Amino acid sequence: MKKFSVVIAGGGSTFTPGIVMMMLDNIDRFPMRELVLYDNDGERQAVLGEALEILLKEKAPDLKFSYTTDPKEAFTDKDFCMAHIRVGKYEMREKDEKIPLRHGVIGQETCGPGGIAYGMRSITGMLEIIDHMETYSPDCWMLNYSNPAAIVAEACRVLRPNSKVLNICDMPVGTLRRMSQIIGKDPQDLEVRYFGLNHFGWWTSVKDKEGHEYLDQIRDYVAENGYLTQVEVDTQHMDQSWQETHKKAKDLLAVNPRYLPNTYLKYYLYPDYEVAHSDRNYTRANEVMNGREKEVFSAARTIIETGTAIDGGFHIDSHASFIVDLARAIAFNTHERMLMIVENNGAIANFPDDAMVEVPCIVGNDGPEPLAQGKIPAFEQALMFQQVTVEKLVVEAYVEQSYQKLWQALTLSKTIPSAKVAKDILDDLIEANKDYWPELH
Ligand SMILES: NC(=O)c1ccc[n+]([C@@H]2O[C@H](COP(=O)([O-])OP(=O)(O)OC[C@H]3O[C@@H](n4cnc5c(N)ncnc54)[C@H](O)[C@@H]3O)[C@@H](O)[C@H]2O)c1
Ligand SMILES: O=P(O)(O)OC[C@H]1O[C@H](O[C@H]2[C@H](O)[C@@H](O)[C@@H](O)O[C@@H]2CO)[C@H](O)[C@@H](O)[C@@H]1O
Ligand SMILES: [Mn+2]
Repeated sequence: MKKFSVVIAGGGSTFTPGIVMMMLDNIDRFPMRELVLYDNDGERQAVLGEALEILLKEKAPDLKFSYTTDPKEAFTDKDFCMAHIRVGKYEMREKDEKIPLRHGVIGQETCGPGGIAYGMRSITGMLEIIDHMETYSPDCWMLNYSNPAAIVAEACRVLRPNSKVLNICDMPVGTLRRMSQIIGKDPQDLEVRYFGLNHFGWWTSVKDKEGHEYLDQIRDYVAENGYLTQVEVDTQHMDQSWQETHKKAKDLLAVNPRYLPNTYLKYYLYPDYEVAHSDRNYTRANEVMNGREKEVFSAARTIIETGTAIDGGFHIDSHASFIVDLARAIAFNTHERMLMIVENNGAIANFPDDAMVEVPCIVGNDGPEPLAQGKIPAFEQALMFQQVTVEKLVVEAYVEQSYQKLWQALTLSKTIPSAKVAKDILDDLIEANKDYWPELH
């Protein structure tokens, strides 16, 4: 079987060790001849790089491994780029989440004003790594995980329409694991129908391979418990804030019992509740800086000090194995069925063709082919149209350096009560992002 050469863009990511270990665990299904980490923060990346060098010498001595900040070194002779960059890192995520809360608006990583601010930063970073990839390995495919995926996907559609970039999200993958717990099935045995935008969608069917429909059974459970399961299936979501999010799904179902909701809809349908239950001095960014980020880098430093990764505290992110499924689908034309963020082009019959939607796709060596999801009801259609217009306005604002369009994007968001509040938040975000956003006029 062919051996692949992979670059991870955002090598200093808290997810890098877990994803590398997951890829080692799948080495038989997806053999690698080379793995390179690439980051624009060499100091941050070197901590994980040095630790992973020790781990790979112990677990995969034949795999050629390196880490670099040099794009030519990183992207030359590569088959796949797995991208998970965070432009501005956690310092900026904290501002994304705290600035809106100062104005009584939700503070969130990818939703509302925080997501818009993050999107304006991410577009520049994404264009950078896409252009590096195409300069040094024109046939390489980018499996992009970098957020905010909805805005990043729209920016790719507008600014890099012919690039081989696949935008993915693991929220539906995680929630399907919860659903499989609820009905006592293996997630691999379930096939879903789903429509929405990234972090803004609904399941319309959950069937097993025999065609048995579980939507009603899951809905009955979620109406009582949300997506909280007896056994926690997600090591990343042990924190109370995530537990609350999974529990809130019951209130999302209450307002729209037709379909099963993506948990992120809570920020749009219950923004007042979210603000009232947020600590404006300690947000999710703080939880991660004091949790996952500290744990991952502390484990890396221990591995470096002891010289061994055996029992070294890096944990496999087996949840992320769908990334390997996607790479295999491209490499081996497997026609894997998975949710992807793709140009609509009729997949949702009564929604704009040029909207970036999250729907089930069949993935082969030419990329994803969306499966038709039919017409969607007016309630979901109207919510999605408002949100997708926000996302499109953000990309237009970025391209045109337009203060007016970014103000309109914020004003249109369901998370912001008025144009006045939108403008106050915008002016604060411009100041906070002066090292990252294009200058607005
Ligand atoms: N799609 C999904 O469902 C999903 C799931 C989990 C995480 N994520 C995303 O994965 C990304 C990484 O998350 P994290 O918490 O590990 O972030 P992190 O801050 O720990 O790591 C991000 C890395 O990206 C690097 N980086 C920033 N800009 C860069 C650029 N222009 N070129 C190269 N490297 C750059 C940073 O230096 C940092 O080392 C984030 O965007 C996060 O939102 C997405
Ligand atoms: O608050 P964070 O940084 O812990 O998580 C934010 C991300 O949350 C989702 O990804 C989850 C995923 O849903 C879960 O199953 C598991 O794999 O952990 C991931 C990270 O928590 C969401 O899809 C991402 O877009 C967010 O960035
Ligand atoms: Mn996501």
